[in-house]
Amino acid sequence: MSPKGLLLVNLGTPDAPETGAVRRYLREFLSDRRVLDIHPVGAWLLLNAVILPFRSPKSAHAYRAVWTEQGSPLMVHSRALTAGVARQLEGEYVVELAMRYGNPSLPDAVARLRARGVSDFTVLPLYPQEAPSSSGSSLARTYEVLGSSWDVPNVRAVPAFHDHPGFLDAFAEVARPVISEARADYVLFSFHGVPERHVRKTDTSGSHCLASAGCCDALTDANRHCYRAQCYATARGLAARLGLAPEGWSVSFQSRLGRTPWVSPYTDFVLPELAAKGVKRLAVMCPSFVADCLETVEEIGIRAKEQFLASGGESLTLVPSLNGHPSWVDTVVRLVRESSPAISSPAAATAPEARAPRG
Ligand SMILES: C=CC1=C(C)c2cc3[nH]c(cc4nc(cc5[nH]c(cc1n2)c(C)c5CCC(=O)O)C(CCC(=O)O)=C4C)c(C)c3C=C
Ligand SMILES: [Fe+2]
Ligand SMILES: [Fe+2]
Repeated sequence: MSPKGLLLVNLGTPDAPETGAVRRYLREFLSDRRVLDIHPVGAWLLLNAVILPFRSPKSAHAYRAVWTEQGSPLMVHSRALTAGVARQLEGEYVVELAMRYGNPSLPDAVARLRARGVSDFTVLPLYPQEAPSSSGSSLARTYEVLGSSWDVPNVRAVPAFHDHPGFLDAFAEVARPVISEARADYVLFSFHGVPERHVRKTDTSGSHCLASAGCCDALTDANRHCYRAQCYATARGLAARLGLAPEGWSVSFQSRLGRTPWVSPYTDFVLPELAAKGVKRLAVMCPSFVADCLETVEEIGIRAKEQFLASGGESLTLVPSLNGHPSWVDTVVRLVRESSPAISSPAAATAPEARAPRG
């Protein structure tokens, strides 16, 4: 029997912390119509005349602050996760890491799996909450790559795991000792933001998302696929596991790009508000990222910390992400197995009507 293939897909990162490499990465990333969803001519002009010339050197400088001897944090942690998952799934799945942008590219990862005889694919976008610009784009590109061959394989997608107990338990396990050691008096859950228009575009009810202050307070049929509502669901699940009092935590959104409104409240607005309210020792969790990356280590661990201290706070502790933590590896294995239940016996593999006693 040919082996099953598992593709773990993350966002991607530049090959080097240098302006040229960052420019190449940003060009591919921001040319994605699910990321920059404006008129193609406007997008081309904005990208080439404004974003690439100004942002590439600035971002390269930021990447240099977090780059390790093994490479970009996102890559290092994604590889550690992949190795752990591959070890546990040996004999069941062949596992490859793919990046939506940059390397290892999706077409290359798919080609490696194909070369091993894989014709049954499972794809797991490494984003807890679903957004068109993250998991949506990863899935669309995977389908495009797999669908471009003559013999189109079976493909199964692991759904977003924003409220999966394994994900929440693993993140709480990582956070508990860090929050305790930091003697934090408040926990901020800072998620990657998205433009408000993206949330409205995915509003299947047509009238729920961002229509009222409390529209993300519970997951309902109307907002089940709303990125912001899924972020709040994650935060509630973590706050409950960490035993946080209602006045001891809140949610914010980071990493805005451009001038259009993004989902709020914004992390860089919330930080001085918390300091003004008397929060002294702040812990920040970033549960839209399963691997530490530029947006956690630099944006929160360096810049947000400076901002909070300058606003009167005493300390800001970044809670590390799941990275290659054993409980997270176990959860990914569980997510994969749950998406494709094993057939345990020939009887279970038989259709129920075929098994019905003959009369
Ligand atoms: C958590 C999921 C992510 C969503 C949703 C997302 C949307 C989104 N991002 C940008 C613009 C940028 N993001 C950048 C970095 C970055 N973004 C994510 C994840 C999500 N993005 C990650 C994991 C990273 C870190 C990558 C790394 O190498 O460590 C960047 C590049 C860095 C920079 O210049 O600041 C940009 C640009 C948009 C516009 C968007 C939704 C429309
Ligand atoms: Fe919503
Ligand atoms: Fe991003």
